[in-house]
Amino acid sequence: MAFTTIFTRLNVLLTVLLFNTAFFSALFGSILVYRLYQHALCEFDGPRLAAASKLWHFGHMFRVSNHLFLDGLTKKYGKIIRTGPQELTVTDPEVWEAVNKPGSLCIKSPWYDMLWPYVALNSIRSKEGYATRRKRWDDALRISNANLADKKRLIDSAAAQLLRRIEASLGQPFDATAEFYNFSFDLMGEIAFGQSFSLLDSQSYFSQNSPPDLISQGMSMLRYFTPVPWVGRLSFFMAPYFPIITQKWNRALDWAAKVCDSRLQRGVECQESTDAFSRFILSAARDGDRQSLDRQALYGDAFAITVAGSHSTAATLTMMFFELARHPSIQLRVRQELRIAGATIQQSNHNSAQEIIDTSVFDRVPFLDGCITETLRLYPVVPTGGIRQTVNKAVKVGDKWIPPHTVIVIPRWSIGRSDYAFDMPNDFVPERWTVKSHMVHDVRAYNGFGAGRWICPGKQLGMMEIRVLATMVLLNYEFSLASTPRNETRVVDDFQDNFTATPGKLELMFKPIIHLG
Ligand code: HEM
Repeated sequence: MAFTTIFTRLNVLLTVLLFNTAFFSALFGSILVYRLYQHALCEFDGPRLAAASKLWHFGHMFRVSNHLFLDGLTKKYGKIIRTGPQELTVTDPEVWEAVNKPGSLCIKSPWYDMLWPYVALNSIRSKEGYATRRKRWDDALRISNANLADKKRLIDSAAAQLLRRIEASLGQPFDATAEFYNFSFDLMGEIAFGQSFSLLDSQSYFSQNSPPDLISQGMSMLRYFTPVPWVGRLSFFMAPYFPIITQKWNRALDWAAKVCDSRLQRGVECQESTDAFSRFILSAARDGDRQSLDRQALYGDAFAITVAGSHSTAATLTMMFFELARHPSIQLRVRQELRIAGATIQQSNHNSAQEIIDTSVFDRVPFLDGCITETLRLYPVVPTGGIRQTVNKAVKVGDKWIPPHTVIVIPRWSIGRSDYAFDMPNDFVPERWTVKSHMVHDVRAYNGFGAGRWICPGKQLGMMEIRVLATMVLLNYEFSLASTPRNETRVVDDFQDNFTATPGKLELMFKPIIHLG
């Protein structure tokens, strides 16, 4: 009797198993056949397995950073590659105009849902709700005549602190990557939240669990999740059951939420003119814009501004100083240009640095600006991110039509280094942006701050931070690469594409410039 029952149950189990195997094989088999032979993207070349599933791309992220992986594919397959069942990677410079211009129907891709339940400015995917919030942030972050002095004072004072750190390091290698992160993080804290994190005050360098480290660790998760945002979303959803997978990400988000809470607790009325958050909140409250004042929206914005306002500037400074350190003649030319432009220094007291550099100097330093642009061309702060998608209409790029509902990946890293757009594409040649413009064949291939609707709202601010710090350092010190192990290439070898760029460690040796008279 018992034997018959077991036998019957086994039979039922086998039948269910057989039925499921048949059902799922047919389902996945037909999906596979459709993706490989019937899909609208079949006309585009690319790796066969990429067309079958994004898991193929995901697998590669465990051994190579996405910017190099996509660069390899670009070299092999050309300007438009099928990198997923429903995804194209496009390196034709025309693509930016097609997806970003004001009338374009393209929206941000599902990647931007990664922050959910937070809804940051940059994670609003469609036009609805974006324009008003964007205008508020533009106003809050803008450098205007009214707040120029405030912003300049903060930047000068952070730059002066960094100079003191350099002074203290003389004779030994200076961890430039860590210190540029400290610099931009302290500034971002002051400018965005009216709160310094005092990283440049403290004795510790870029220590474990310091805010920049916390945020970098959180962002490092995006290295794996960017090609497959649904794996990211699934992992975040499962976080309560498997906290280990996403804990770095969640710690970074929690940190930004706490900074936001602390800003709100301090009240915003008294600091109207100084920090961006208070200006944003006051303007939203004045207009009764409840959507912008929603706590999940504010937490999202706090995280976005923290990352965008610090990592971008820090990465640009690191890579620019790396290039200037290994090209002493270029370093000398920038220094000479600054002197001719009238930039002067006050040696005795770096605290009063706000008197040192008059911002009008920056109208007369095209070569310094060329160095910044050249750095962003070679080492974009968003190397492959900024993913878009078409909606219900095809979009033309070059002579190709990108079908509706296609995800479009646009790797700045590869476009910026393309030989059809630039002469000597892998070399650092700032003159191509000044007197050697013939070395730029297609200026659209440069996209350092984004363009169109989603152009960076912190562009002016970021530029000012870099110009001020670079000027103060260049006028006070000569610098070269420290001769520590791997230091010649480590900053590039360890460069990671975590949506924002994370450069490797760079150590510099500084030597004071003696000023006569
Ligand atoms: C050298 C400095 C900087 C560079 C190179 C840079 C670059 C960029 C780029 C390329 C994007 C577009 C990303 C995309 O397509 O999704 C972007 C967006 C953004 N940036 Fe910057 N950025 C810099 C500094 C800053 C600063 C200082 C802030 C604020 C304090 C800031 C705030 C933002 C925000 C909020 C966005 C999202 C805009 C949106 O989607 O509407 N950035 N930035």
